[in-house]
Amino acid sequence: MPINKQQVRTALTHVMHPEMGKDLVTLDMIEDLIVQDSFITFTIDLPEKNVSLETALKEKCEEAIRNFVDKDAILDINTAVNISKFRNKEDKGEFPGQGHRNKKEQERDKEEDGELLSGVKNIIAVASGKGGVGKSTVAVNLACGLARSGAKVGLLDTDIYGPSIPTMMDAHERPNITTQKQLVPLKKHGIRFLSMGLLVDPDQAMIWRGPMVTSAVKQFMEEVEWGELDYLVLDLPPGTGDIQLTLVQTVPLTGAVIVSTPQTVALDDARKGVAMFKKVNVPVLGMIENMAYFVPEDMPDKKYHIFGKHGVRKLAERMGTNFLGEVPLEQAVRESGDEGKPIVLQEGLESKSAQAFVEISNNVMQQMAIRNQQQDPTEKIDIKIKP
Ligand SMILES: Nc1ncnc2c1ncn2[C@@H]1O[C@H](COP(=O)(O)OP(=O)(O)OP(=O)(O)O)[C@@H](O)[C@H]1O
Repeated sequence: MPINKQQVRTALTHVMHPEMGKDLVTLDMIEDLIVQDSFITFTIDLPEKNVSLETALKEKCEEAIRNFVDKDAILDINTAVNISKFRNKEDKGEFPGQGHRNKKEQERDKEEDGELLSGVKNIIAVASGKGGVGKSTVAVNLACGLARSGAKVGLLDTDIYGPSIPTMMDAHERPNITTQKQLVPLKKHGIRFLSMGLLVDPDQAMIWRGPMVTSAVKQFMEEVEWGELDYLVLDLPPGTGDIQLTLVQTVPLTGAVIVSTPQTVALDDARKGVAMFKKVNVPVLGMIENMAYFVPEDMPDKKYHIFGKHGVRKLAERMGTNFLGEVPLEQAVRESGDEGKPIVLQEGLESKSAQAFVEISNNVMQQMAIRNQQQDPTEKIDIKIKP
């Protein structure tokens, strides 16, 4: 007798979600079910990347189909992350909260810190040891890349001495202030963002001392209406000095990514960046190699490793850190930055760098999910700031 969809659905009601105590059909996690003769394909929708859960659910689905439908069925079981589908369910309490800052922790934060980041699930710092390696370019493209996948994303430019995000986002207007005296982030390219550069004259900021910077950043976290966010990306000032050290302890960071070019002097500083985060117990999600190679437009077969070959990849291996991807040196990256149109939003993703940023965003999501499964939330330290 030919197999029908109802048989498959009934079989899948035997597969329980390990945390929810309900089956995958009741939880509305099965999509795109196609049955043709003995071939069965479907997708298990998940609210976030979770490699071990995906593997376990696939195995259980296969077992259920072989037991209850046809032991010789040809199976093609896929998984997909569908953030928007589960957001409503999460809001209604039908699905567990995602991200390391679960509801209880978010409420605790709310009590302790007023509105400080109470709706933000994951906070990622983008750091570089050395200046000018493309940290802000990566921060903008990572934020927009995460948003591309359906996540709610915020971007905060804390690089007070050289804020470049307003240019890279092509937004320069002063943010509004609500009646509750909260700043309203600007909205562009599907993300909410704020930059010190929108509020503070960079010439003035140049003479700010460390505590003033930290105090300003703290204010940016506390007095901004960020709302509900899946990810808040922080573009840190370059370096690994006192300012950076204080900043990364003031905020309960979920994890950090380190950007470097493959050049020796940049790598030395990137190593210090990894060490800094380890020292304050912030998990390093991985390293990104920017300006990894150059391909001349008129000679697409040639590849020049201008700053050295695979330096960041090798350093990540040596330091036992993940390698999240490499971005080529491309004119289009520079141009899109200057025009305020992040390359990751390029239609058709023709350029290698746009593809690289999509891959990097996916890798960051994956590492974040692994980190949230394996480790407790990062503790923030209450630093007394004397301006
Ligand atoms: N992969 C790339 N290909 C081409 N140009 C790039 C690439 N990455 C960054 N750039 C360009 O290099 C310059 C410096 O980049 P960016 O401002 O992102 O660096 P940064 O590390 O944030 O600098 P700072 O230390 O000043 O904060 C910018 O003009 C940017 O457009």
